[in-house]
Amino acid sequence: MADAIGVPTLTLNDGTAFPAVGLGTYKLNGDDGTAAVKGALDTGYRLLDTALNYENEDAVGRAVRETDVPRSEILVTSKLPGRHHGYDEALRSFDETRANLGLDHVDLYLIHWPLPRVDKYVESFRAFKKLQDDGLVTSIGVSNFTEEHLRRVIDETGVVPAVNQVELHPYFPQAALRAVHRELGIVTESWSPIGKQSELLTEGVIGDVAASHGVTPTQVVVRWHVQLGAVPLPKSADSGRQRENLDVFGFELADDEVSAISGLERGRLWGADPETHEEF
Ligand SMILES: NC(=O)C1=CN([C@@H]2O[C@H](COP(=O)(O)OP(=O)(O)OC[C@H]3O[C@@H](n4cnc5c(N)ncnc54)[C@H](OP(=O)(O)O)[C@@H]3O)[C@@H](O)[C@H]2O)C=CC1
Ligand SMILES: O=C(O)C(=O)[C@@H](O)[C@H](O)C(=O)CO
Repeated sequence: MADAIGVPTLTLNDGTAFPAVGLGTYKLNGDDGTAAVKGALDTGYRLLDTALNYENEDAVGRAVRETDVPRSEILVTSKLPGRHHGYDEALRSFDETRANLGLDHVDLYLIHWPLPRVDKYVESFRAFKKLQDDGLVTSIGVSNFTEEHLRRVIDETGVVPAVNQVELHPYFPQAALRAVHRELGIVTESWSPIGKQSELLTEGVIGDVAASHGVTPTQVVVRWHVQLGAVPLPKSADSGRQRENLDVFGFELADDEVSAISGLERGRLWGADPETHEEF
């Protein structure tokens, strides 16, 4: 078996060492999903991203329990679904997540979407603080939050989320929100980081940069996230592509290459606006 790739870490605002690249697991379900996640752990992935709504917490948890990689080296993320917003509801939903995973604790727990029209994300985050105080969750954060949602959570709970996981790729670089994260001490995670089967990977500028570094277009895009200071979560079911996506620590993009890739900006890929997205 090829050597595992060593992944550098960032530090979250609660002191947690956090891998610079993680594995997206949406659609990695059942036995095949478990095998794919175990393969990813063998390759060197240490940060896993699942959610109750992916219906694969069981598959991900089984991989974590069965792998030879020590539990203490793995960070498991899961997310609270929209239908479970609210203080008591969030605590119950977390119990379901922990049972699905078959793990004692979760490393990072996120509110999946803010659902501002439901207006229960603040009380949900208060429940997250209790879970953290009880030692059941190491780090607490959010996903798909805007600046307004972030500032309200911080004002009303006194707790700064460790992470905000948002749509981020060269078509949607999110410069303004990343600046807010830097100001507040929140780590940015990137979902759909390689553009989820869009034409992103065939863009000429990305191909040119890849050729000049002798790497693949996907590696250029993953490396672009790393150099922005964002943590990408590329999903792949395939062990070769998992390795390709993680093997980005042996080259560096020049500043003008980072800027040229950010110049592909055109907006969200799938139109899911956090102000209106109704996640169940
Ligand atoms: N918080 C949120 O609201 C959201 C969170 N997410 C999280 O982010 C993760 C990643 O986002 P996702 O939407 O899956 O999209 P990605 O940008 O990670 O793209 C995944 C797609 O790219 C393919 N792929 C992976 N590696 C390569 C490669 N090297 N070359 C060519 N194709 C490749 C995969 O196919 P294959 O598997 O066959 O390799 C799959 O079709 C999710 O899995 C989930 O964990 C996603 C959406 C929303
Ligand atoms: O996290 C994902 O992968 C999603 O697709 C989310 O957008 C989430 O599952 C959802 O919004 C479902 O409606």
